[in-house]
Amino acid sequence: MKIISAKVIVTCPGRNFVTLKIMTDQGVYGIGDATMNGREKAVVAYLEDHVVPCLIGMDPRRIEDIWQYLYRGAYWRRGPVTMRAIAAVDVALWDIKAKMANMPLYQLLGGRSRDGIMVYGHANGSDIAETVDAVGQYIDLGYKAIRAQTGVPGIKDAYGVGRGKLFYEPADAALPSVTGWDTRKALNYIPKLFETLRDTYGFGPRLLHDGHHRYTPQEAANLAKMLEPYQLFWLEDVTPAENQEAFKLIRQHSVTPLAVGEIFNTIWDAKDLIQNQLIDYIRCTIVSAGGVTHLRRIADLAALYQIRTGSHGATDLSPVTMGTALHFDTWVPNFGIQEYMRHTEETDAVFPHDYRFDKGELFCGEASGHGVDIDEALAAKYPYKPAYLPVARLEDGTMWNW
Ligand SMILES: O=C(O)C(=O)C[C@H](O)[C@H](O)CO
Ligand SMILES: [Mg+2]
Repeated sequence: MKIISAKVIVTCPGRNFVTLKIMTDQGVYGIGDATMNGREKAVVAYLEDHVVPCLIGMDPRRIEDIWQYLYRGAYWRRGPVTMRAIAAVDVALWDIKAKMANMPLYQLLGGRSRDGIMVYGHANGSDIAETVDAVGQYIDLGYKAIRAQTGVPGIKDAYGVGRGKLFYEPADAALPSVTGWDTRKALNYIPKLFETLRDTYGFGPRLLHDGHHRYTPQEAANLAKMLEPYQLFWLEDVTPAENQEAFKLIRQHSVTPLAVGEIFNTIWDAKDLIQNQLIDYIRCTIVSAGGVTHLRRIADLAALYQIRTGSHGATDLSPVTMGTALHFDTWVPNFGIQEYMRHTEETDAVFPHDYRFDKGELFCGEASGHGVDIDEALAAKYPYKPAYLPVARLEDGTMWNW
């Protein structure tokens, strides 16, 4: 069996997605996601110029060997571009293997560990009252877990807020828009949000919050400690993870569960945090962390320390990543939760899929492969549009972490 061709498809049905389609001499094809929000074309070039030519003639059944070829063979290892390109190939090859075996992907991974995949949705509002109302709407929709982000008085476009209470789409401009940040204001406001949420809805709903890399280690520890009475499911990316020692400080001061990993690319990014038990959830997902082959290794390492998964599932990851993640979640023994921001109708039409939502859970389908396809004719109607994530600046103009 041989790979005879591979093509990279860029489409923008509301937002940009990069998809790799690998064709074989037996007529079976596989699809992988290679989307990197705001840097899409870097991955397109990496795939088209440096990966696709090497794939032609290879045996698509040799998933592990092709993974090692692309990782070790490139010499320049790791990084978001390389690992997304590897992920796209890996997912397309797992799709092919599962189709050849006439099985849904989760069966190939080891079979079902659970029936439904608990997801969390994104509630937001311009202030506490609006956010509390949005959380209520999610509860009414059947969600068991909800991420709550609020606008903060005095902060221009605080992270996680905008475009209606149930949707949030940050990559909104042809050049990065400028948002604001002020930790002192956030620390005075965010605990009140969670106090109000618990007063209003009790302790039944699982509540999550994303710090989006904004706090210093001391500020992060302070926030985690202040949020303790409200029993969060997790506090995410509360401080940047380049310096992982910082998480020790947070841990010393709080038992609020910590989650991190959406910008990690390999097990090497996660290893120390996992082995030192400084986090509770590892949030790497298929597209950013080298596909199914590599994510499985990260999850297995995490399992040794009772750390659970919490796949990133923002809308900048295509339905191909979502579908594949759901097969992974259906199998992985140490599953925690899956993020779920719903894609637009246009996106869902370009990527026909068989996963479905019901009462706070997603369910992967039983079609062979990962269950997601691409309608190329429809995709061609939505050409690439430059769209960037915002940047963040402090009040005095200093650049901060977005
Ligand atoms: O979904 C999340 O938790 C995010 O933090 C979303 C990210 O900002 C987004 O995926 C960046 O592209
Ligand atoms: Mg996040």
